[in-house]
Amino acid sequence: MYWRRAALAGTWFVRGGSSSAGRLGGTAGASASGMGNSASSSLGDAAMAPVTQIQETISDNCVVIFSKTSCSYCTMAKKLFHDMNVHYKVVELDMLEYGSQFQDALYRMTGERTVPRIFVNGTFIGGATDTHRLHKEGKLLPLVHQCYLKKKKREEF
Ligand SMILES: N[C@@H](CCC(=O)N[C@@H](CS)C(=O)NCC(=O)O)C(=O)O
Ligand code: FES
Repeated sequence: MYWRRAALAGTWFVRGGSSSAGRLGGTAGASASGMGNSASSSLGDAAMAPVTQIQETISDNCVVIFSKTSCSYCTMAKKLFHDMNVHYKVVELDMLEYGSQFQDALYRMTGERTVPRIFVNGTFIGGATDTHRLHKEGKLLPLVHQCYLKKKKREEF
């Protein structure tokens, strides 16, 4: 039973993860993600559909990278944001018990089930190649900043 509601809101259950040792979250998750950025996440709830969990995660985080630990395209995408000093959230699908269901959900949402699948400011921007292109065109950082501004405005209320 891997999809129990976590004591802490915001946890994706990982492969074999029936206890805190098996979850991505906090410091352990951040180091597991490789680049020191955030890996804690939205609820891993059995009753909650993958699409809903993905939607929650992308609305809670300005940059979300659905990734696999074994994938160098994914590593390059993480490095791109890391080098821009942009905080990103990573979901390592190969570490999730139901990673393949999440890939199916991503397919329904984006038309591809490949990794990486990258969302900025709540919107799907593409895979690794698309994201690098956006960056080259100078369009990536503005999208991130739009999200920061939006968040800031929300906090003022
Ligand atoms: N042009 C795409 C290529 C994506 C791609 O081919 N990803 C491979 C891994 S590099 C993949 O997801 N394979 C299927 C899988 O891992 O489930 C991009 O830049 O993201
Ligand atoms: S680069 Fe080979 S799996 Fe992504």
